Amino acid sequence: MNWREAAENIPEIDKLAAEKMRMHLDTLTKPQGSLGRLEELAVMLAGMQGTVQTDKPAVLVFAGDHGVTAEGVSLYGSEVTALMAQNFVAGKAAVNVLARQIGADVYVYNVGIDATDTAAINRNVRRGTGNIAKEPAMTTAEVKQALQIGADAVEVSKADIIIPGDMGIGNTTASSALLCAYKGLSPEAAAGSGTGVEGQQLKHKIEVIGRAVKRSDAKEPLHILADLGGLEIAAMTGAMIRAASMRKPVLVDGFIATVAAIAAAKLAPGAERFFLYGHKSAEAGHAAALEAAGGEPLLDLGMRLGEGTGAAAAYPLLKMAQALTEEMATFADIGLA
Ligand SMILES: O=C(O)c1ccc[n+]([C@@H]2O[C@H](COP(=O)([O-])O)[C@@H](O)[C@H]2O)c1
Ligand SMILES: Cc1cc2nc[nH]c2cc1C
Repeated sequence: MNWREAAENIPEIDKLAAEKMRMHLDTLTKPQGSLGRLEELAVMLAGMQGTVQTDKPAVLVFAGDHGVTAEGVSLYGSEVTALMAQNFVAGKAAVNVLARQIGADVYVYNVGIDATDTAAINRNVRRGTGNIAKEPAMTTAEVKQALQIGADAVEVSKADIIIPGDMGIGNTTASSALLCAYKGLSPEAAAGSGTGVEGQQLKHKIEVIGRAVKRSDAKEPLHILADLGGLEIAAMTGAMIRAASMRKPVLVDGFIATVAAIAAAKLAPGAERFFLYGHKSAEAGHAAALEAAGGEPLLDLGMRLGEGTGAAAAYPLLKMAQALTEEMATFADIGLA
């Protein structure tokens, strides 16, 4: 389905299924509400899906490069994006290890890597974005292409829980710029260390984000994403929109994924009803991004890797929530009705 059609067809939460789940939880052998957020998760999943179904998670990793790396905003060079894409395909990156632990399939998409050849699924829209400090990241035609790649990836996965992941040297700069444009944050509040920039280099990064935001005159959500975003960020956004339209819960990862979720909710109002937030990243701007998105992270492990790792770490909580609803005895079962 076209991503735009999906965006215009975001379903409501199934309030009846959610209410039924809350009542069912109150019949189980525990003081009411004593399983805390695990109960909340079961209710939320029921509202999203109708029935709670967590058996088939998939990690969709989207990789793309960023022209803004020319400004010296990352500790690493763009060549690392292609190298890490190879690493994902080889099954050797952190997200592959975590995905194996949770039984998730991993799909690796090259949406914008600046290299001629990668082993990833080749959906390259262009070899890296424009330098957002000086020019638009991409055209609206290109951003639409990236959104559609993400949307299609959800359908291909046939998964019931979608974990979008990102890989892109320079993408915390683009994500911070998007956060400023979408939510009116200052570059200081939206910026963070990314791969580890500190001190004078972090000050410089904040200044670059400010230049990009000042340069952009974009007002529409799609135009903002094209002007300041990234190809992998747009693909994640498309995946989140398509997942929401199919009532599939999205387990949102860290800073970049949360900004993609904000973009998804702008492009497809109501999509946020299907988003769960896996963790609070150590990236400085993530707390502000979560607040802007209205997200309550499940974990806070000091992670700041991306790739979908923080969301993958949180996934077992969803599985536990489902198992509790299916396997616990009721008070009637134990003769205490
Ligand atoms: O997900 C996060 O919260 C997160 C926080 C900091 C860095 N990252 C990852 O690091 C890369 C971007 O960092 P940088 O410094 O190059 O902008 C990119 O590949 C992201 O997946 C990810
Ligand atoms: C090595 C490396 C792995 C990553 N995974 C996601 N972002 C990354 C950035 C770097 C630098």
